Amino acid sequence: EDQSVIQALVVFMDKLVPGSMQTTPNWGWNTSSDPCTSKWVGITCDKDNLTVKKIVLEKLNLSGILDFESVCKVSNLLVLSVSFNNVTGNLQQEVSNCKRLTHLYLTGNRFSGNLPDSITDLPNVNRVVISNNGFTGQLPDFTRLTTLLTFFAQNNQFTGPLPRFNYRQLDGFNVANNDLSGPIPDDTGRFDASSFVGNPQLCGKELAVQCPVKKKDKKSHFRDILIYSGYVVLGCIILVLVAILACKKRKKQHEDVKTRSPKKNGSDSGHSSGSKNSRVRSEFSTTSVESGGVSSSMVVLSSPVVNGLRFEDLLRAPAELIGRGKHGSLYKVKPDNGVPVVVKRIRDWKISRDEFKKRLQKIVDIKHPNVLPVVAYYSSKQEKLLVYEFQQNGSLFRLLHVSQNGQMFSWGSRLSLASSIAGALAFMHHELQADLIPHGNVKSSNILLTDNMEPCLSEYGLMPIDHQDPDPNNNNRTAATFKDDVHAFGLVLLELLTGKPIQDNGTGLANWVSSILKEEWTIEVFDKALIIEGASEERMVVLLQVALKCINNSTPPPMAEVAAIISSLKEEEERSTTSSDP
Ligand SMILES: Nc1ncnc2c1ncn2[C@@H]1O[C@H](COP(=O)(O)OP(=O)(O)OP(=O)(O)O)[C@@H](O)[C@H]1O
Repeated sequence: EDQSVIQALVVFMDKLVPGSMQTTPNWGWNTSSDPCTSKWVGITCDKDNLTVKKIVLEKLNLSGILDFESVCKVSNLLVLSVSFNNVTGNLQQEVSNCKRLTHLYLTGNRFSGNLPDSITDLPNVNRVVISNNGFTGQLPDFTRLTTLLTFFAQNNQFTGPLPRFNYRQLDGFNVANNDLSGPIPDDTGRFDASSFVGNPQLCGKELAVQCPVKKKDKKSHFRDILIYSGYVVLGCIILVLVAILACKKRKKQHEDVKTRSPKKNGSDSGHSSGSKNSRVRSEFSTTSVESGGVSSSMVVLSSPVVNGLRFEDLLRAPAELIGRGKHGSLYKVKPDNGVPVVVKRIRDWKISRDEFKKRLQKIVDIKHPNVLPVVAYYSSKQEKLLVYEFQQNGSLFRLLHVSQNGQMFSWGSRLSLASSIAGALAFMHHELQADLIPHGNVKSSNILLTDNMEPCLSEYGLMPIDHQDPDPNNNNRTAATFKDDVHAFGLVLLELLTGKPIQDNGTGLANWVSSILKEEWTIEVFDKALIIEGASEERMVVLLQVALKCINNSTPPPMAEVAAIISSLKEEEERSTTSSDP
């Protein structure tokens, strides 16, 4: 690199790590070495002309300010990330000096103040991720950024109207949990409520909140009355339902004395069912299996995670809604004396309680290291609850499309993830073939990352039964769903390879991939990060072929076959990287 650039980089780092550079000498970042040849921490250079192109300084406890004036002297800078630090101060207007910047990741810091208008002068920017900071003020007009693909600004304190974006071309957008107001100007309807929630004064169809009509005429007044009375009626219906539910529960509890729960498990017998019964009767019947007692609608399995967890603990603990998918809502719950868990609440699943229990018991009896275990479940006629351990590292979807870490998600790790999940799915299919229980909802947000960043498949077997065909033993329907798993896994592979999210059931992405392959621009299909990293094109093409087989074929290969191909591909990859190591 040029000496003036080196000097600017050292100034940039000095401001980012006030006064502590001396204590981290192995980072490089000094004027007597070169960022590319001496491999400064966080720097990636262009292999050909040895200039800095990426600066990624994440989770390093950096607590200074981000000096754009200095860092933008790096004229070839494409990626800048200081995510998950404690960086403070404003986003300086000099950000627009980074003319070639494509990726700006500032999530999880303590930035404050307004976004400068100059941010809309970045002619090449694709991804702007400024979520989880303390930004305030109004958002500038982003329609000028014609190259923008992702904008994540959730969990800040932005105010004022939500400006226009080129929604049609965005593949990710989130401004949830700010203080924005007025109508949502997205007429494409591409983003759902989760992109906008938490802005009490925002309105639009996505949030199912009608925007107020400016001039109050008689008609709108009448409509208001209608809406409010609608709410009142809805409220009454809910109250009546809750009352009916409570009555039924009470009745059931008396009856249930005869029934026993299906799973025995010897640990923790600290609760006496007799004394507990009276306490819980008013809500749901909650005696856990460990108590060996009376009835059990809540079955708590033997997991150290939920040792002694009771349904009451779940009800009492603060719950945060973290998702509302097509199959139900998901809450993060932190019981007083336990680890955080997530509770999946599925409503109106047309499955009998016995059938549900039988199904769950089958699923939980099969253990695989890459399948997230159910730690407890509950079943009533109206709703079914499933409890899983909360995974703080989030999902594959988040890794690829939301967090800036997608950049750092190497080909080796992607292949290894694909192999583990394919193996897990093949194993589950094999074990549950006779019971006709496929996963039913394979997708990247149901692939979670454990504390060791091991992938695990969540929500196995929770697909509600088809309303038109509520017979769980209908071979055709369920057989088709095993195939659906393979199809859906193919889409996950496409996501891993292209770095692009799935929309519209994946047809969009699949068509895009096919159109590029038809033109024989194969390499264009792959995630740029993989190309930059120098991933083996040959092996990427093999994985792409596997993906296409899973997706296109009306008779897709069984999961076992898919898993075997990917596993040998992974071994080949591992052999090639170890043999090329010095
Ligand atoms: N055990 C868990 N720990 C941490 N995050 C989780 C866990 N389970 C799910 N999530 C994340 O919470 C979010 C919401 O999950 P949810 O299952 O409601 O949504 P979904 O997968 O998009 O929808 P659905 O599964 O209903 O089709 C997703 O981003 C998912 O990755």
